Amino acid sequence: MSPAIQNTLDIEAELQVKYHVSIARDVLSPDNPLLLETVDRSTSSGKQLVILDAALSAFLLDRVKAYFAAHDVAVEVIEVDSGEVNKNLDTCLGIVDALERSGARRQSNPPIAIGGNVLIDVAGFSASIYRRGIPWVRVPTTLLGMIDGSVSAKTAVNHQGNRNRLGTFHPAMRTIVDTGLLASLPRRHLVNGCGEILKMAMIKDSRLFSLLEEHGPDLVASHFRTEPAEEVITRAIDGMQSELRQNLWEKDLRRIVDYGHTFSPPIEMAVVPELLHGEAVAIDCLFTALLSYVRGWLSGTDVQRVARTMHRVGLPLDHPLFYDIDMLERAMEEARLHRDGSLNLPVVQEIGSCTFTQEVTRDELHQVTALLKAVAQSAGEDLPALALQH
Ligand SMILES: NC(=O)c1ccc[n+]([C@@H]2O[C@H](COP(=O)([O-])OP(=O)(O)OC[C@H]3O[C@@H](n4cnc5c(N)ncnc54)[C@H](O)[C@@H]3O)[C@@H](O)[C@H]2O)c1
Ligand SMILES: O=C(CO)[C@@H](O)[C@H](O)[C@H](O)[C@H](O)COP(=O)(O)O
Ligand SMILES: [Co+2]
Repeated sequence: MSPAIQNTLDIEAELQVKYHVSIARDVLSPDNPLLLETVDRSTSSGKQLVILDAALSAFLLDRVKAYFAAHDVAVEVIEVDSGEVNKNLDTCLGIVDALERSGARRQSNPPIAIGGNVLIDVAGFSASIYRRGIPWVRVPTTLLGMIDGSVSAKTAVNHQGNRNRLGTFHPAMRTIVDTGLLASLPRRHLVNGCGEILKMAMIKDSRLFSLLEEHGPDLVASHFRTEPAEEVITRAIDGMQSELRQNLWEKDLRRIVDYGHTFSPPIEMAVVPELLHGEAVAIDCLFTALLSYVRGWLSGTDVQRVARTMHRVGLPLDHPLFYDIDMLERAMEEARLHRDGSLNLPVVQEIGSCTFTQEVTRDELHQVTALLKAVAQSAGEDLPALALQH
């Protein structure tokens, strides 16, 4: 011990969490006890707070009120504007003020967030900083929120144009996934959720990829009411939870679920809300698949499968900023910083498995952007033979 130090106390504590994700039907039917189970009726605390995505007011406000009225639970519903442009500290502090008004307790009567994953991320962030963290419940209402955010421990808001720059690890104590809520979700957001399903399929589930490849358009058209919707959603959730549970606090920054999230974040934020998160992730997935092809790993046939699936589902195959080499290099530097100095770029070597690379040269970026142009122009259907030759 250096002479300057007189004494050192080592204090260590594990942050143990246990949270529950239920897949259920008709979560707002008074006969469904799941939401009611989160209400602690023993406390004399004030009203049950529901944080509702304002876009859902027309669809769900009366149903939420009727649910709690049927069980004699006094409820306060606050409607919060969501969408990426509202994923900020102001929205967070508005929710914090509502927590204060409703007398939110530190260990009981958790607030219930119902909405898209922007609302869920902001509500979770608010719950994590209010009184240094209170329990909360989430009911995601978008496909992306159901198959990705539902098992996540992460909350966040955007800050100064940086995606998720402020955030915490604070999972909801209970998540209820009710795919019936997708009935009112606009088509573009159903497609957007397929971007994160594509990510999961490419990195660790070749069957999930085949299901999306074969049934994706029909699943989107039916709002995921036709088969194999249940298998697709269950596999996507299971893939994400199996990755997260082994590294929930991200001590290891080599994370295959970062696939599709290296080039896309600054691009997504540079044009928000033009490009939705899942759309940006999907383009990044294709971009990185082309890098793998350039390196002789992924076959041209598999790249074509990815592009064709994206096109058929309705996902964009490119965006002008994915051709901006300087932007792409800046994105990699930001990712390297976010990952404590290592790029840790996940690269799919065959559909369903993934490794990491630590460097991408400017020349490779030029090769990939040239191929992306060819792939995007042919819409993934009949790629020019010269484009993909192995
Ligand atoms: N915490 C995590 O681990 C995690 C994981 C993935 C993505 N994210 C974040 O999720 C966000 C994207 O979430 P999103 O794709 O759900 O977008 P979103 O929250 O913006 O919702 C999409 C739009 O649809 C509306 N909407 C939501 N559900 C609806 C429904 N059932 N019917 C009709 N309209 C509905 C919303 O009001 C919004 O206008 C991004 O900010 C991304 O960073 C977080
Ligand atoms: O977008 C998210 C989480 O925000 C997930 O889809 C994604 O797979 C992973 O969590 C990535 O690690 C990106 O997360 P983030 O740290 O950039 O928010
Ligand atoms: Co994501």
